[in-house]
Amino acid sequence: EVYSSTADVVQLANNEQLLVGLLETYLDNELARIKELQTHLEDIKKLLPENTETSIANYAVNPVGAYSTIKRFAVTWTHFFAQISDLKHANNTALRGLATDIVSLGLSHHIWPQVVDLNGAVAALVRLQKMYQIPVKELADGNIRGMKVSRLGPDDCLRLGRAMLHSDYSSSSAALAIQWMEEAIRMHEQRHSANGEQSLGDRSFQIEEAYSALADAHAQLGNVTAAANFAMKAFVKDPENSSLKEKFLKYEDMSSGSHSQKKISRRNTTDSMYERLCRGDQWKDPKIEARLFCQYKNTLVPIRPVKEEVLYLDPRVSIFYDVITDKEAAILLELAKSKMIRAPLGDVAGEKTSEQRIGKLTWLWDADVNTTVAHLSKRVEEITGLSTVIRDKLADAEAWQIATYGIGGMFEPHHDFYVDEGWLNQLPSHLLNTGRRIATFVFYLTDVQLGGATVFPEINVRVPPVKNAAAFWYNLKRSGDMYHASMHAGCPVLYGQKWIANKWTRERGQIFRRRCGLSPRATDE
Ligand SMILES: O=C(O)CCC(=O)C(=O)O
Ligand SMILES: [Fe+2]
Repeated sequence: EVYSSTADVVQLANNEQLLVGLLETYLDNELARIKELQTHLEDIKKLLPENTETSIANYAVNPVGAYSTIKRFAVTWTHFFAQISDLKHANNTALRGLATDIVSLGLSHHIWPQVVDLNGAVAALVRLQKMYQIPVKELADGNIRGMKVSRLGPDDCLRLGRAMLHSDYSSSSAALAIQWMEEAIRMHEQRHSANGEQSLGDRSFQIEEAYSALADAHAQLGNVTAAANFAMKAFVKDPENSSLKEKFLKYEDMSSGSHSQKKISRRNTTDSMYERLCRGDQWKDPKIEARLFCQYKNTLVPIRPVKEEVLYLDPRVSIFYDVITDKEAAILLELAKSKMIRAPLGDVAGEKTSEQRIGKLTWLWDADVNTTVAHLSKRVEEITGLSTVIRDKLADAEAWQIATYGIGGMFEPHHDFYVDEGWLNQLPSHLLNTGRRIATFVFYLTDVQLGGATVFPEINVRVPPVKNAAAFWYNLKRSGDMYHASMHAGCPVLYGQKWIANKWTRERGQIFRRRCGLSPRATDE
């Protein structure tokens, strides 16, 4: 018993002083940790848009904002929560409460964005930059044609530079990659001189990696001397790293003459018609333009003509304006939204998802309890004169395909008729033996602020995605032959959300509606 010895009490009093010291250190550490978390949270808050519905929506449809959001979930928040979990023993119940609150946000219904999502978002920015020729500085500033979100950090620039370098082996991509890496280094140095602290999203940024990537980009351009220099800078920063050492030796060897400045690939990407059409800077042929026109087209309903702008004659490509109402479009979106799945390339079930088509889709049937769906099929019939009747067997048309695109989402040039005979045999039973897709009718359900046009590279036609308008074209000639020139694409969405509704009519059902002409070359009107 302590009370029986004063010496013990003296000892105890001494220990108490030590105890205070220990606890002070412990709490100081704990507070420092919490303070650090608080700083990180403030850093994250600085990146976020204002907490209003409009600001948030504008942020998320800006591709830089969309990328940053995905990055924060895939990287930043993950680090953040890892640090919180370190406090577990300090405050178990509060932490459990936090976990419950997070789950109740509904985040668990969405799958937490992962590395694949982050890579997809990086690839989207690379695609958009190349397609729409956006300067590195603007993209780094989060500036899409004047619409701005918070700027990117050094780690983002490095990711973009690397992805750009590996996107193809062209010199133009290598040159852009160099600009990204230089931007990354510049930002890193600026931040370092400012406060020396790294934000959570830039934790993994190592300057030697930027130098190393810069070396590869210069090598790709054939500048082996520059490549060797940057490889050396990387190696000096991290002398223990054997792969950096190897890279340095390799480039040095190449530059020291034994390989006599061997040029590595100098292939340049061709600025294709597809890309020019998407950008809207294609050259127009006055001879063709002169024959195009606008008209009120008569429909099957006598007093209801529609505004048609004819964009090409053979194959006939048109846009019809104001052929669906805001309300009808909203109904389609409402019915479709909860059922969207990642788009396969074709429509054969179980087919792999595709990098040629970045988006989601679902089908809406005329039998839907909401009569708008069937009503809109009738509308297509009214405008085009083609039958849209769906039956269990030998249907004249397919169900509505509602489709939307992801960040920088597109559908690369393709034909809607099935090229491959094999596909025709794999169709669902109502479409078996109904022939190919004779024509395509596409409602634009939303306004896309930038990008997202439907383009026809073979015939130099661009259909702007105007809300409540519809594009219409034939995929087959009157003779039944395929129109190669009906090849088309959905351009990458640069800013905004693109939702469309596709109605494909099939060859067999239209035999009395679109007769074959007097000559195999007969065209449409
Ligand atoms: O999104 C577009 O503009 C075109 C879509 C398309 O071609 C398709 O879904 O087959
Ligand atoms: Fe298509």
